[in-house]
Amino acid sequence: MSEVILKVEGLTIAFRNRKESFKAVENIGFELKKGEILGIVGESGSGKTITSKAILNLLPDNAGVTDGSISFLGRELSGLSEKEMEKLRGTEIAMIFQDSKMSLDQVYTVGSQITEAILTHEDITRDEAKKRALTLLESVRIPNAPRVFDSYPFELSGGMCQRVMIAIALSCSPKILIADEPTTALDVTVQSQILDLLKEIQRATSMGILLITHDLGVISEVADRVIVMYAGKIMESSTKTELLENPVHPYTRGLIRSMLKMDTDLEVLYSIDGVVPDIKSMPEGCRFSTRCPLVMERCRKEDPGIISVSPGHLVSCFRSVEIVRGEALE
Ligand SMILES: Nc1ncnc2c1ncn2[C@@H]1O[C@H](COP(=O)(O)OP(=O)(O)OP(=O)(O)O)[C@@H](O)[C@H]1O
Repeated sequence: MSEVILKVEGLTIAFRNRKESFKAVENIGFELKKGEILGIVGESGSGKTITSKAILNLLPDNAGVTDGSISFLGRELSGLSEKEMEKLRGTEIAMIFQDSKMSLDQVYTVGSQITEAILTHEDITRDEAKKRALTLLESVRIPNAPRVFDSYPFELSGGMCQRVMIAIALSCSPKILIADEPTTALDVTVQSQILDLLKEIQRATSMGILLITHDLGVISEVADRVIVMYAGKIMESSTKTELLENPVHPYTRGLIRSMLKMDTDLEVLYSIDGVVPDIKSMPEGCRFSTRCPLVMERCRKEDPGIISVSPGHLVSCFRSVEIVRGEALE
């Protein structure tokens, strides 16, 4: 069994203002293993980004972890000082975001930014760091790496900038890479190339990748396991193959149906009725109950909790067993 590098248990994150506080994420738990890509998928507002920010201890000032734990290689992260956390972020846990072009400094060349990143965690000469920077650019499949080394970010395409960001992230040989919507801003062909690159990196290193996306298509291309989040809770989790072949939660089934219809170019696209509830007025029982085609009275009052429908396949739905047996019709 692969080693667990990140373990999140019972994590609850709340935003507060002067008068009240609202839970943006409630009681979620998952494990990221060495050498795997764990996808977190969900619509906007489901709590994906805030979860990754909690892992990195980068929550905004008006938010905080109110319950649960996050441990990295068995070490509880909440007990670390900001200095220790900063060190961890630079060396063990790296991240890339959607807006790579904005994340790079426009006034320095790509080469000098990667070289500086290397020099912050390695005690080597500048010349050695430059050589390593060039090798890193080559390792993220950048054609004509020496030319790109001397370029400024604004001279490069979005896809190239994302490759540069990945090179910077890899410069410290992290154990975890958090990739938040890494391909959302890119066109479809470039998206595929970046996903292939992430897969290649995962195979070549023992890094665990936490891939955050609203797009189940992205998950289907590269993830090993998947967590489906909705309105701050986990609705379903399993291996990718199991999730795509035997989805159980009505929300996951809706997401898959919308993805399939998009692939077949039908004029009438399927979409899940309604919108994600507002953080300030979450439904009392199951959070998906306001949009669920299989809702029962009980769903509106009680939280379904999580049940296992097969080994490693967890679902938060009162109707799981009926759905698995094919007895619940949508
Ligand atoms: N700074 C903030 N202040 C108050 N509420 C916030 C803040 N940032 C996020 N939220 C709320 O927290 C919830 C989770 O947001 P989060 O950004 O994690 O969602 P997400 O699934 O990553 O969606 P997106 O893809 O839109 O970023 C949302 O209801 C959002 O409105």
